[in-house]
Amino acid sequence: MRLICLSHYTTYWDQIILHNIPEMLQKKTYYLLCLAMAGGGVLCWLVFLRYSSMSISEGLSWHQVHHQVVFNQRLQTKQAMLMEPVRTDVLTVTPWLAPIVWEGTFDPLLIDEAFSSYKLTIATTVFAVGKYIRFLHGFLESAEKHFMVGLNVSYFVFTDLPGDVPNVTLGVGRQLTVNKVPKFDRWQEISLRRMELIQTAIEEYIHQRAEYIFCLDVDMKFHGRVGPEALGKLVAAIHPWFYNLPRNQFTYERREISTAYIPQDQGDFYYQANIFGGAMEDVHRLTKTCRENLEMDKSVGVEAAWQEESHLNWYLWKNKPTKLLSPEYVWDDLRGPGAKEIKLVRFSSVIKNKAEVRENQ
Ligand SMILES: CC(=O)N[C@H]1[C@@H](OP(=O)(O)OP(=O)(O)OC[C@H]2O[C@@H](n3ccc(=O)[nH]c3=O)[C@H](O)[C@@H]2O)O[C@H](CO)[C@H](O)[C@@H]1O
Ligand SMILES: [Mn+2]
Repeated sequence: MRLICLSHYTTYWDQIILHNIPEMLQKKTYYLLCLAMAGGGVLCWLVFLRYSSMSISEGLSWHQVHHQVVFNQRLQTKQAMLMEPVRTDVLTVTPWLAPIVWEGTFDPLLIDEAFSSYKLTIATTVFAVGKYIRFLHGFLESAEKHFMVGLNVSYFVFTDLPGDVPNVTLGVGRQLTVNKVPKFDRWQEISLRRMELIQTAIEEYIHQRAEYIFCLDVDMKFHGRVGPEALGKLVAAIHPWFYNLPRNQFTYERREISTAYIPQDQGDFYYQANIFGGAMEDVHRLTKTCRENLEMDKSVGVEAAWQEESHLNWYLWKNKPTKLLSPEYVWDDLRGPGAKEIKLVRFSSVIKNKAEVRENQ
């Protein structure tokens, strides 16, 4: 019975197979084709994933940024002693293990040597709108002496007065581009619109021309070295007036209605907006987010306490910077010298008559 059944069964399948051989062959080819297409799809997806880390949603591809530095054997360096910290008077690393750059924490020769093998270009944006054009000469002249010396620097000057941009002799590998921007009525607007203008400038042309970008205030002067030790993926500087205060005294935006809101018991440091930077992609994300949040606030009639600085602080609270610059990198001439932890003032705000230089103060 079982045999009969089996033979019946076999015959049944034989019939099916014999009758459908051409159709089955077609099906086989079809399945093979599907398999090949699926494989191709997976391959394309893997290639996409590999390269999407170097591009942003708009489809722009950035230069790859070098984070690894190669040291030349020739350089004789002092041994770093693990039990002999170079600075014991200040914090040199954050709780998320980002270094805080202070005089004495790095060897400038070693850093210069490490970066000299790369042909890095640092884009530098600076706004000089209205009466602030008067600060540009001192800014550029001092930058030529102290800022990223030995690297390529591309200054992008944003101004409503292109004809008044001073003629400053630039060193080898350094260049300046003037970008005309409108003059907004209020000084707050001029200051906060920088986020939007930097974002679009990165997308349109800056991203092709540099690996790193720094965004600086113009009412500033360099007095000491600001070199490649300041480079990192996301870099911000600690405000010179707030570094020894508890966070509930930081002038973060405290109204919940603003997108820049930070509660009293939150936050890491108070960063000053006069200098921030990093890898092109990271700074692009920062400016884009701050711009969107500034616009969201505007749509509900809110302006954060310290305009773009409040939004910058919110962003850096949510997205921790990978390197912090000590207040040496953003000092204020109004504070004068004398703080014993500041061994070298590198970059500082010049004293200005706000009522005179600002629009609609
Ligand atoms: C100590 C202090 O008070 N700091 C705040 C103040 O910084 P600052 O006093 O440093 O702001 P600022 O007057 O220098 O303005 C920021 C930058 O915007 C540009 N600019 C501004 C106005 C103008 O008419 N033309 C022009 O070009 C210029 O590049 C300037 O350096 O104001 C900023 C406004 O966001 C932040 O809130 C800072 O925390
Ligand atoms: Mn300023």
